[in-house]
Amino acid sequence: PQIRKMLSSGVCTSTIQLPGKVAVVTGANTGIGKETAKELARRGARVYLACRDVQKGELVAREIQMMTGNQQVLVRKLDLADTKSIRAFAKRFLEEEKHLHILINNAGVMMCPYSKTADGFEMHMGVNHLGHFLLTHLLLEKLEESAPSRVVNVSSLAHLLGRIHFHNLQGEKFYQSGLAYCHSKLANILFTQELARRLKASGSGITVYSVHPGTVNSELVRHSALMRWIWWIFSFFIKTPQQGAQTSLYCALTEGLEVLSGNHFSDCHVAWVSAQARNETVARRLWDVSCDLLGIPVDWLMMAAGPKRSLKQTTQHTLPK
Ligand SMILES: NC(=O)C1=CN([C@@H]2O[C@H](COP(=O)(O)OP(=O)(O)OC[C@H]3O[C@@H](n4cnc5c(N)ncnc54)[C@H](OP(=O)(O)O)[C@@H]3O)[C@@H](O)[C@H]2O)C=CC1
Ligand SMILES: CC1=C(/C=C/C(C)=C/C=C/C(C)=C/C=O)C(C)(C)CCC1
Repeated sequence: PQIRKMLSSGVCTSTIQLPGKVAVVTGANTGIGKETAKELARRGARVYLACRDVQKGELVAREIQMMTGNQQVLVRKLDLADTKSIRAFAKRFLEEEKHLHILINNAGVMMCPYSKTADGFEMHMGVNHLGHFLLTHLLLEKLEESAPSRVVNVSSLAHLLGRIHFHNLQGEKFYQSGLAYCHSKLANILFTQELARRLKASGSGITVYSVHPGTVNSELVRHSALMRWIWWIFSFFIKTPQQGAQTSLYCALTEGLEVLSGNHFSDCHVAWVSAQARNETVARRLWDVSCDLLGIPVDWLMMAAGPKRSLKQTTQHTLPK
């Protein structure tokens, strides 16, 4: 019990309720994403489960509706391994929703055999980083209009082993599935920091956080027999998905966290990140390269909401009760 307690600490103690608020959670049909979505729904938000398998999503939406009594749990198709699907998701969302207060970039793949997304990106970099980069870009204007609003990027302690090899971003020269995951999780943190810097400079009311959820008993290990075995052996000690959702919820809900925009969190506390993850030059270059790969302008953040921002009050950032 002591070891379990040690590995499972961190609870989101915010009591904030979310009536009238809108949230999107990617990869919400299972694991950490499902529990994150459930808690947001319990607090009264309208929650979009952005899932690549709509059938799985619908089953979970019904389960969450029954458990929380909140009928505003909606499923929308989002395959992060296909930029067409990401654009279609965003188009529909922008048409049907006036607001977006919370975006949880949670979906992820780990240790898949070498494969590419529909657009030719290496799968880990494509889904975990570039997919969420594009999604955030497409939804930014809505986040801006709904400010104060927040983006949470679910990364990992695994970023420690990550490196951004600009000459081999698509794993074509060399590839190791475990390291490919680590690289993509490092990219999540660098994206968070660069986005936070740009949002701050533009006076936006959007803040952004990266998260290590802990070691969590989920389907993430599905591609590795060894990891499935380790997870099975230690299943009693590692976090449940509900415990794994706490730090994402903490970053999405805790009042007064705006000053910590750009920081990395673990167990509901600011956490240390590796030297690579603090390298501003790499973060800036990754931003530019990501824009280039996705065919979007490097200054998209300024273009999305810049002219309107001067008319808005940008001092009060706390999520209103
Ligand atoms: N579990 C752990 O110990 C840790 C997890 N994390 C991070 O937490 C996040 C959540 O993972 P976790 O809940 O554990 O893992 P799961 O495998 O249980 O959940 C991952 C989710 O991502 C979805 N997903 C995968 N590929 C795509 C895609 N192409 N498009 C849209 N959705 C996709 C999955 O959908 P589907 O069910 O259809 O495959 C699923 O809903 C990930 O970012 C992971 O890197 C970080 C550190 C540790
Ligand atoms: C050795 C060992 C463990 C293994 C931890 C591992 C292998 C963690 C991997 C985490 C990953 C892959 C995170 C994903 O982002 C446990 C289970 C904590 C129990 C204590 C001993």
